[in-house]
Amino acid sequence: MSISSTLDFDIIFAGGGTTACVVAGRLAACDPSLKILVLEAGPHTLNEAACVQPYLYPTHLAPWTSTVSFVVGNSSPRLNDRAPIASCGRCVGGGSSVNFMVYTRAPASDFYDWRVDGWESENLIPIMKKPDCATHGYNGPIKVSSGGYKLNLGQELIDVGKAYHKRPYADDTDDLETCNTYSSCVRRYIDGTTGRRSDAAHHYVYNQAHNTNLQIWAGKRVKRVIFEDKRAVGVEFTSDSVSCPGADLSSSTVRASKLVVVSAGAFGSPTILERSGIGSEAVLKRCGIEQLVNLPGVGENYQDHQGAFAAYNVADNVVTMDPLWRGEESAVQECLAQWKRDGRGLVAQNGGEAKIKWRPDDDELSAMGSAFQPRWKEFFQDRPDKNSRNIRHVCGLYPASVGSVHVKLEENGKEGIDFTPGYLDDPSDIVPLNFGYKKMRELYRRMPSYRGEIPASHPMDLNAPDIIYTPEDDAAIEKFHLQTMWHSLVVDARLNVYGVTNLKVADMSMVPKNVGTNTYSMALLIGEKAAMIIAEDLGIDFTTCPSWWESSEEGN
Ligand SMILES: Cc1cc2nc3c(=O)[nH]c(=O)nc-3n(C[C@H](O)[C@H](O)[C@H](O)COP(=O)(O)OP(=O)(O)OC[C@H]3O[C@@H](n4cnc5c(N)ncnc54)[C@H](O)[C@@H]3O)c2cc1C
Repeated sequence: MSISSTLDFDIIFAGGGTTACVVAGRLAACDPSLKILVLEAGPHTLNEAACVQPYLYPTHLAPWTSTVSFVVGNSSPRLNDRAPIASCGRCVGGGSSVNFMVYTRAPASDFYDWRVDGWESENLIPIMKKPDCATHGYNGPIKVSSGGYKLNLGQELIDVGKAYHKRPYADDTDDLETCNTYSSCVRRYIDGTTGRRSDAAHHYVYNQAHNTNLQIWAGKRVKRVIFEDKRAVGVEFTSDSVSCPGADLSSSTVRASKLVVVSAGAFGSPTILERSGIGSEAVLKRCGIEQLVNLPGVGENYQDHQGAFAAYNVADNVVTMDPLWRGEESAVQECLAQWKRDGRGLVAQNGGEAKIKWRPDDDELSAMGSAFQPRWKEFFQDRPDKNSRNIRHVCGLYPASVGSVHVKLEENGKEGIDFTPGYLDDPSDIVPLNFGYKKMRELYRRMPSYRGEIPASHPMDLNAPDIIYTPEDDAAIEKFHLQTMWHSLVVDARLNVYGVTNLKVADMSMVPKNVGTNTYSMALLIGEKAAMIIAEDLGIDFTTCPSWWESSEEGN
């Protein structure tokens, strides 16, 4: 199909989330004459309170949200026939504009496990430092700090962790090596001066509003990439029916002379590729899509982080985020006034204070039983930087189970998503989650401020016996507590989609294997690496890229 549109760009991004903002912003700064278009299905986020005031992050998960998509998975007998729901950002800035601002980084061995040339940890460490403006970085656009207020509950968890769980404390567990130690959450994606969220939208693209060659069109949903022969030359898009209710939903096209970058996240990217005719024969045939390239890996290998929370009450005198999250007017007004004054206080907080990337010791390993031993030996034992789960909430970071994301035709003829999360399909995945859930409860109930999972409970003596679980308890834990932790081979090492030209994928959907970290740091890394690769391909001088964020007032 040839494109009739007169609108021409050099590069078009299909999706305007975290990675897209990083790549588009970096390239625009290096070569302001590049005509770049970012098409994002969700709304703009410029200076939106919910996206810049850190404490408001839970509002994005409300059922009426317009900034997050909830993707309903196929039900599974492993989950008691529940249909799990995965959420993902759906706005300019994507996940970076709605996430919980937790800062963690993957262990070095994760990158070796990928076995992709140029993506080994020693190649990536300098790139990891580019976005950050913190002890882990040089002087980049993303500001990282401990946030505006220190809650004491974190120290209680660390103290109990050291005494009861017998793990040491370390200042920095995000150095790509340190594991199995408690630490404070001294880094968050929160600007320590302004108290604002450090998202990719404000820090990479909104603060380059002076460059009219960098355009961001919100409320635009990309249907497919358009090819001439097998060269990507543009995209077809419509208005997004959620972002633009009542809008004309007819299709428009735009042309890209140099490159199309699919950057629509774990759910958006595989489905755009499939709608464009790139994917497995079976899936495309089912949906009546003409095949351009037979690429069976599209939409396969979906991996997620799985977790469980255990909520507990605390003593009345303990400062928590609850008054703000309950919307208590006087508390909100008081905290907002402080935040506007000096960027500090609870508004500049996310409530997460302490963590451990936990590896089981011999006793714990043997208590976990035989089901987990093969997985431990094969994957964890010889990689001392890998943790089998995180505790703040319990989070299994390297599940063996994998799922898939494909397009499908609904009974009414409309297009839908065939999402098979695969959670717990491999029985070894439940073992560390179950064990970690119990350990988390033991830790919490030994904290001095703990007031029980029910109000009548009281703080526990450090030497109190552990809770005894029956097989029925275990079954209940497996079936009711698991949920996604918001974190998905189709491209070569330079992010080119196999079988076509001028088309790259840059976002978390291209990660070949799961990573032991909250994934914003990975999306930033992929964005910076992708920008370098594209600059090289296009002959753009990347070495003299200006620090645009230092001179910009807008959107910082
Ligand atoms: C609720 C939540 C909490 C999280 N908490 C943390 C945390 O505390 N710390 C951390 O490190 N990580 C966290 N993450 C994960 C992290 O934010 C994401 O992994 C990361 O942002 C993903 O980046 P991405 O570029 O791959 O995709 P995204 O940022 O999701 O961007 C994809 C974008 O593409 C758009 N899109 C999709 N389809 C189309 C289409 N057809 N046309 C146009 N646009 C389209 C979407 O609307 C979206 O904006 C969280 C994620 C969520 C959802």
